[in-house]
Amino acid sequence: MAALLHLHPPLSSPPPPPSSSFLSPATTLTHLCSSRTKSTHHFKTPAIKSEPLPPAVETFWKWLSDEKVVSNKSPAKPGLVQEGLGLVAQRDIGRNEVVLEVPKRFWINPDTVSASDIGSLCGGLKPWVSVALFLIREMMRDDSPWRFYLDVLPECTDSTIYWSEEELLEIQVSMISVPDGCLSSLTLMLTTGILARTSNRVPAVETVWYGGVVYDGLTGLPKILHFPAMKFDPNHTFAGTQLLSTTTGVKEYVKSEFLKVEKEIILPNEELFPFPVTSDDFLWAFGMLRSRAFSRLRGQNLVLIPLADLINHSPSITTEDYAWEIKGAGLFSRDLIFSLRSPIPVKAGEQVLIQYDLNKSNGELALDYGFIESRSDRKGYTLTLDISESDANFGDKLDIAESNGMGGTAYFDIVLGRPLPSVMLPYLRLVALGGTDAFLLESIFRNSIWGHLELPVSRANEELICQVVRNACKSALSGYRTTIEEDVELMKGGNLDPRLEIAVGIRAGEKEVLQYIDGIFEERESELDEYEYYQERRLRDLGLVGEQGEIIFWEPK
Ligand SMILES: C[S@@+](CC[C@H](N)C(=O)[O-])C[C@H]1O[C@@H](n2cnc3c(N)ncnc32)[C@H](O)[C@@H]1O
Repeated sequence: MAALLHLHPPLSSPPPPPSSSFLSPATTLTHLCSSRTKSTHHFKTPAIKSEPLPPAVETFWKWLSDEKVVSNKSPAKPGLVQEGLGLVAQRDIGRNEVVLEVPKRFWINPDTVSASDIGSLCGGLKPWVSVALFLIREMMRDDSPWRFYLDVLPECTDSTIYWSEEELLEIQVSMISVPDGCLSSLTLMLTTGILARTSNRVPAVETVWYGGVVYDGLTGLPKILHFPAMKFDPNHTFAGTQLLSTTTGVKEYVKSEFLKVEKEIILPNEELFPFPVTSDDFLWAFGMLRSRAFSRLRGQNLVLIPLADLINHSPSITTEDYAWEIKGAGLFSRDLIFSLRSPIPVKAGEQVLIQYDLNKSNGELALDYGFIESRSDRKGYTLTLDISESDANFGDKLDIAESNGMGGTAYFDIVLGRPLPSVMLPYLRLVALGGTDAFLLESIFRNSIWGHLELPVSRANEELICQVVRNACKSALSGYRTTIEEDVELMKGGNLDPRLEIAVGIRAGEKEVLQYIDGIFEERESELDEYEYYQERRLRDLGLVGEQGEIIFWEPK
């Protein structure tokens, strides 16, 4: 069960001393969060626990009843479930029946922040940063109007951003000594101009931060990081699962946002922030938003909806339809309400569940919510391809990539059992283009080059991409400390701590996808003699290839 946050004093207590923070320092936070164990495991039919509700949840429900948001006729009520808190049906609920409705005045979004005491300070902030700051401040205020809601927020989830260093070790693959400052895929890059990066291995020349963030244009929240983002030791390089890279990158990102906000807003406005705010507080708020905020609703890009955010996820609900919407409160009201429906029929006493997002990979689920699924289409791996700046044709290749909507670096999300992304092979061929094929880079081909790259260019080019990708997969696979079989054995044994279960599932899934990618390129490699390449296509187009594929030479009469 999710531990509820009880570290702040109850409403009636005197204000906390100025030195206290509502979240304990990192060590305590880590300790409290990592010691959590669940009595049962994910993927089983969610169990409803018969224990009485914690007082904070009862108070929260009473508050909502007093405010007429819910009543004893409400179809669902908070309950203790395997996933922490959840919504439990009070009576049979039909498919698409409304489970709850929450009026706008109970939402927490950037508008709520603008209308608050800190509104004038938060104007220029990213939406998530302003809401995070608001949450932290309300948490620390003794007289917050949001107290009853804040009291039911968990202290953490099983998201990897909350894992201790020790727990993260389970998704750290291995630490490899780097003999010459170069690893095989890098060496290949240097010799071939291709970098197929499958892990966060870089030449161990100096300590570098290597990472990046892709922002969601709407919410300002960072999307999953595809970059390796780790601190590299000059003598060693850490190979990690992609989830580890992403987690490290996200935590770094949150910390850097915190440092900015601390300098520009928190410290200069002591009267509004008369208590220390730590980067752990900020990470907590970030994790809450990431796991609970609804986005892409009518005009609402980032919004916390108390009560509705108690809804848990079910892997077996696969409907694409959104279970929630924002609508007008009624014919004579200009108010808006958030309305949540049950996507499937639910019996009284069962938990109401929804599908969070069918498109997220297990890595994203683990990062955002702290759980994974066993379905194979949740297993993914992001292959990063770069056009090397040291490539003699870098400028031309970049130009071609950019005119086809790509860049000098491209990320390909590969899903187990699914075909490769359609632009991956053309991009690989472009990156590998060289030698006698380089004429295709000339400007007269600029308008037609992408079409040519969609089909095999030459045997040498095709062979090179197979070698590079297979090499990169093998090198990534060799870094994992356990085999898939060992991971499967561990999972079969059952009774794993939820975080270990996530770690084992993630590393096994990544390896499966790496083997899958390797298999695809192994097959391509075996078919190299069967492909038709650019020159043959060209001859055929000119009518110079006979029916049997033989080349028809012009013979003078
Ligand atoms: C929107 S909140 C739902 C309410 C939450 N259970 C609570 O106690 O506050 C999302 C979080 O619930 C938990 N959760 C939801 N669905 C889950 C599932 N199928 N398996 C495990 N945990 C789940 C995860 O901790 C996730 O980050």
